[in-house]
Amino acid sequence: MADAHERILLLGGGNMGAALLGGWLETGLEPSRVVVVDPKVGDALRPLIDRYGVRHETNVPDEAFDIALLAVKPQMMGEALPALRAALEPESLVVSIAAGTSVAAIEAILGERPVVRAMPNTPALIGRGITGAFANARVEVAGRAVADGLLSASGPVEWVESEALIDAVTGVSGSGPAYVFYLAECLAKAGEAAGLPADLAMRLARHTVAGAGELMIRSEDTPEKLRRNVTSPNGTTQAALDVLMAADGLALLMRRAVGAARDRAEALSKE
Ligand SMILES: NC(=O)C1=CN([C@@H]2O[C@H](COP(=O)(O)OP(=O)(O)OC[C@H]3O[C@@H](n4cnc5c(N)ncnc54)[C@H](OP(=O)(O)O)[C@@H]3O)[C@@H](O)[C@H]2O)C=CC1
Ligand SMILES: O=C(O)[C@@H]1CCC=N1
Repeated sequence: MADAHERILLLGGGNMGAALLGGWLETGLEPSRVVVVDPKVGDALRPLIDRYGVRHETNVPDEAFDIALLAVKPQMMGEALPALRAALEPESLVVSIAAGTSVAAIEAILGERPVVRAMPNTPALIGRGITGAFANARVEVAGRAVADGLLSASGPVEWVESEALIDAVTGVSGSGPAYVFYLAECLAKAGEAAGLPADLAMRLARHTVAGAGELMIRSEDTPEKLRRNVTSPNGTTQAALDVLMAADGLALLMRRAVGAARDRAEALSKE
């Protein structure tokens, strides 16, 4: 990314916009290539402006950009996008990370153009995210490579060839960190119920979730194999898993949860 030259407009410098920007800057993107447009400088953006001197504007400047990365809430798209029209050339690339905002909805405002719909997640904040991405037919090989370079600053990028799959990606990895944090919350509460002091239960839960995640990434083994490694025959883990797996309880709950997130992404695209 360090030797690229495209000028980038980042629309929305909130949690995800700033997380992506932080990844670009840490991996060597020249700060003068980026302008962040956001009505305010929030807590996530402030340290990046202070450290790298990134330019911030409250409105889209009267300049041309090669790439616009859209990181505003889906509900803000209709209001925010028209201001971009004058800043984009017909061949400028638009990369949107908004959940449930279709390529068609973006093109309806910005005209037919190369558009990438991407779904990152919040571990991008520490360079440990994963992103699903879809490119419309107007994105050429070079444009896909540019988008891939920007998105991969925060972790691996998985390209899908059907736009509908981005809603499923949202259900698994976009929203997924929240499920894992909730699992840690539940584990800590269960530890308290089992007699542990609250702060100790929380430390045990946090480190268990983090350590298991790290082991899963570093190991060649599947999650199933790693689970079996913990599970002694007729031991304590088996007793707990018998509860979680009874009538496929957790598996069915997870399927419903991911389906609900995917359905909500689909519904957002119609609002
Ligand atoms: N959070 C997550 O885990 C993920 C989020 N996403 C997607 O990322 C997008 C951003 O989410 P997130 O970062 O969490 O949201 P935030 O609310 O943290 O960030 C959005 C930012 O855009 C600003 N904004 C509002 N209106 C405009 C405008 N007209 N022009 C420019 N900026 C504007 C907001 O300002 P103000 O607060 O003043 O309104 C805010 O700073 C969403 O579309 C979401 O679907 C994708 C993957 C994961
Ligand atoms: O909850 C949301 O709508 C956004 C999209 C994926 C994660 N957060």
